[in-house]
Amino acid sequence: MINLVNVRKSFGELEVLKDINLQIHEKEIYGIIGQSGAGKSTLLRCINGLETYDSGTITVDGTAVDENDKKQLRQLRKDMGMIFQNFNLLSRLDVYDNVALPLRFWNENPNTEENKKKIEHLIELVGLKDKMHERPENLSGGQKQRVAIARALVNDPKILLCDEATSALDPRITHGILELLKQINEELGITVVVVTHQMEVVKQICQRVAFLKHGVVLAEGKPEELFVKPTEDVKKFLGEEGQVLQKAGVNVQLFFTDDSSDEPVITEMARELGIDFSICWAKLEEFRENVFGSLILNIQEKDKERVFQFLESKNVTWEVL
Ligand SMILES: Nc1ncnc2c1ncn2[C@@H]1O[C@H](COP(=O)(O)OP(=O)(O)OP(=O)(O)O)[C@@H](O)[C@H]1O
Repeated sequence: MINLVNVRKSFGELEVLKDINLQIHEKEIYGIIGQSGAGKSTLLRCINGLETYDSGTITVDGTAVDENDKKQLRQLRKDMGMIFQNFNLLSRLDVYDNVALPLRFWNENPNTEENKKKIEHLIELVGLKDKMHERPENLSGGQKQRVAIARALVNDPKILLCDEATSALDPRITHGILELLKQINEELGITVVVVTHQMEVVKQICQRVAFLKHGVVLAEGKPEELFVKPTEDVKKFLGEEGQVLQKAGVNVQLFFTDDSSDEPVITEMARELGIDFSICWAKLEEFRENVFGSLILNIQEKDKERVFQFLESKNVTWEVL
């Protein structure tokens, strides 16, 4: 649905996007994660034409995002709602009028029966029915972001772009906003692209993710796959580099996917093989509704062949470190 081919972008001497190639599919929730300055926001702004790019192509639903075709760009922008970290609500307008605003901007009459119903329905959808006529100053951060979400949906977009939408919110509120984005994706069939520096966001809702660093996509795939077997760069991002490994014996890393994470493989191995080993490092985490994990064991050299055989028989993915 969104295709980026060899996209490059510089601000003066600074090359912010270096040959980006990405394909975002229709109706998926796609994450772009990376540290501050990685080029995430620039990438998002290039997708909806708020920013120009120097070379390469970006197409949305087969239509080029081309700054020279203003009419086409305008239509494309209408198909893409956007939300931001700081909500960008108008303080002098109440919730209802903030949500109605894009209709006015696109020269539509917000006062038709159909549009009134739509605005009310969206405010209800984001859980703010009782705040319909409150001003933003009387809302919490999470509620403000809900208004921004309703506003972004009022033009029936095909795509919702979220730029650090939960970065200003505490973890509990973040969880609620992410669940709302998931609901919107599922119920309205809207493609959602989230730019974030928070791993929690990716873990909770993204079906696929791209890790961006200094304008380069370092890794792309399902979050659980990237997380369970991270590359060195992804490890650095996750703060997992430099695991302290034992020098004696053999260090084996095991990877558990959703099917195997609740099986007692380790205790079974100790019992069946009658061996001793140490657990050097472990983590078990939830991705969307699934549990994935990884574990490093230090085993004795003499036991290694039997351990490898046992792991094979249990279909556990493993590697010697
Ligand atoms: N309009 C601009 N003019 C000049 N430099 C810019 C402009 N916009 C962004 N940059 C620079 O481009 C780089 C990437 O910025 P961008 O905002 O895309 O990164 P980011 O990954 O979204 O980080 P953050 O989360 O901190 O915004 C930064 O070094 C930034 O200073």
